[in-house]
Amino acid sequence: MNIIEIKNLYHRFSDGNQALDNISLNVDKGEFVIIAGANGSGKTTLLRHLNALILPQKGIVSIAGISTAKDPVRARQIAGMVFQDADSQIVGETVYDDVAFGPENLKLDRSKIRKRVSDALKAVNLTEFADKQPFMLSGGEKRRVAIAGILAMKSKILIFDEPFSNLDYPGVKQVLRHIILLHKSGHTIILTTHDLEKVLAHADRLVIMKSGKIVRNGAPESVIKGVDIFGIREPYASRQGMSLTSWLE
Ligand SMILES: Nc1ncnc2c1ncn2[C@@H]1O[C@H](COP(=O)(O)OP(=O)(O)OP(=O)(O)O)[C@@H](O)[C@H]1O
Repeated sequence: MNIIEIKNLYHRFSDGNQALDNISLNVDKGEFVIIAGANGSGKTTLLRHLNALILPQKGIVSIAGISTAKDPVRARQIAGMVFQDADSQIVGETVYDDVAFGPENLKLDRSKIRKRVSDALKAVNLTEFADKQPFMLSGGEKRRVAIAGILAMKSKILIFDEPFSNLDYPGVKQVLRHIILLHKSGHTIILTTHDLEKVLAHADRLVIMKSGKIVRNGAPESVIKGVDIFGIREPYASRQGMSLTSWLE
């Protein structure tokens, strides 16, 4: 079943920049899809459409059967996004308040909110951090707080824009482990990265964008060969003619 359907989507910024140029893409429930492409190829603009932060000027974006143009609030609840800049996503004084922000907006009762926040913090191993100030945390911990925030909304689709940027080695490991666990627990994952080496072995599909268009779309091993022409670095194993291996091992 397609949990995401994008049909003939275009987006032109007010300065005339054609950021998306006739994008069509379907994603199955539970799939792990990586979107790669050079700077400015349109990845973030596409993700912002999935999270209903941008509504289609032309074309359709449908999340679990809900058109983002018709019900952006509900679509955003289903497709939660972890932004590239973790600081920009922090809204609470404490980790607990930050994760509770979304469920509070849903006007759930107190006990339900408490349960959702504690389950979400547990899922990203941050139970002990509930009373800490989010700004005091490391980059990897801040990204995990953002993940907990969308888990507390019960989002089924998790969207990550460059989740490894500005993270040190332990930070990348933490975040990557959680993304893999969330995929295994049935979430649909959409992720952009310039660093395929770290994550491609775990994905079901690789989509390559260039100048606002999808130029390749398929199983990682079949798509990855020769991607240098799109400004993307092919993982070492693939360049050596070997199968992709997990960067975590
Ligand atoms: N607010 C904006 N106004 C005008 N043009 C924009 C705006 N945001 C993005 N663009 C342009 O739209 C195109 C696509 O940008 P987008 O951020 O989606 O690319 P990207 O693939 O995510 O890039 P990066 O890898 O650098 O994050 C680029 O040419 C960019 O300059």
